[in-house]
Amino acid sequence: MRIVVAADNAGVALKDQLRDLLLADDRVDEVTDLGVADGSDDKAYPLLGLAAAETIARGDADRGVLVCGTGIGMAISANKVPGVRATVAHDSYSAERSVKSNDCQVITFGARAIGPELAKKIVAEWVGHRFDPSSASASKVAHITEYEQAH
Ligand SMILES: O=C[C@H](O)[C@H](O)COP(=O)(O)O
Repeated sequence: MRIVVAADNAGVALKDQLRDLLLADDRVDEVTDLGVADGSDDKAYPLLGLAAAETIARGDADRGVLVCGTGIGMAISANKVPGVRATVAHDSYSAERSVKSNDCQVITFGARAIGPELAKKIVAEWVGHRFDPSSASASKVAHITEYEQAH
């Protein structure tokens, strides 16, 4: 699994912790960090979220972990990239269903809304979840893809 990570300056400290967790995870083959590098970089969250989602859309990463103040702006931004599905998920069940129900490639966190230990636990679980294309959820997700392709 290749994972792209990114955060704005509100999320950089949590992003760095999640990146380091992923780098130490044997299930993860590659981690690409798109920044920001530190809190002095005030690049706006959509620029980072869109760049991360485009990395996935062009096939250079399988999944993304994005962090901003709430996780909301990163999710909205990533969802603008065709083929990418993203959501904020601050609980274990939602994170699991984001993969198994919605085939989301991207999970987002709000560093101002969740503690680092809970975010790390959710990410560690999330890496282990897989979407089943033969499940009943697949035809539901297909409606989203069909809409994207028609518009
Ligand atoms: O969703 C947006 C993020 O929370 C961002 O980190 C902060 O955005 P703001 O400065 O517009 O509140």
